[in-house]
Amino acid sequence: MSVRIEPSILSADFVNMEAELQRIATADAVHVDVMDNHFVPNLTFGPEMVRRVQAVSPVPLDVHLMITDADRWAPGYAELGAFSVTFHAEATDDPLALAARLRAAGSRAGIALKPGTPADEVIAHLDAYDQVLVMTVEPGFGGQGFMDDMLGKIRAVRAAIDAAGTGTWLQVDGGISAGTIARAAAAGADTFVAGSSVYGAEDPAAAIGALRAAAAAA
Ligand SMILES: O=C(CO)[C@H](O)[C@H](O)COP(=O)(O)O
Repeated sequence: MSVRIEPSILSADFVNMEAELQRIATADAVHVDVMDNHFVPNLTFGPEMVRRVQAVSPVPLDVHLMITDADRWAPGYAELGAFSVTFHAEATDDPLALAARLRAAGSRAGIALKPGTPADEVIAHLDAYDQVLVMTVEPGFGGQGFMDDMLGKIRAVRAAIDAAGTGTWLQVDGGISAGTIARAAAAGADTFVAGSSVYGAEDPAAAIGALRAAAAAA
């Protein structure tokens, strides 16, 4: 199984973002955390910042929308060139329609599940999504501990993807480090968001390499 490592810029220095992006140039993508202080109790940035990140990033953008009004905002991130746009299942009444709009706008369509949200609805429509994000922390903040009780959900989504044959990527986000990534990979995740364990490292490229090796060996 291919392994993708996607550092989260939530843990980067926002004032030196261009240099921070260059530090993770060996990653597969950069995970871009958009937060609105409504869906989550934290606030980051919006489309203009993401447009600038898109302009200078050495790697593709994986935009994660932690916002309430996904139907209004998500397609705009696809239109500005993001490789992937992920909205939360809890933030739209019509996830299938929104995913179709993202694909039509030129990006991969992702759907995210908070820890308390079951995977059943997503599993029933896997062909609509290019990526399923199983949150392994409550969204909102970096530096939290990996929730081992999400491993069952990861296994269930992996089994469904394999049975459906859709090739949907299975992403995890929250608490991913050299000490936890093997458990997530063994459960079936193939795409790993890591914030504090990459940007908190002295050498982010080495941290990315270590995560990649640990996931591949799992
Ligand atoms: O979506 C997020 C928080 O909601 C972040 O991407 C995530 O927490 C990454 O940070 P860390 O790897 O430090 O847990």
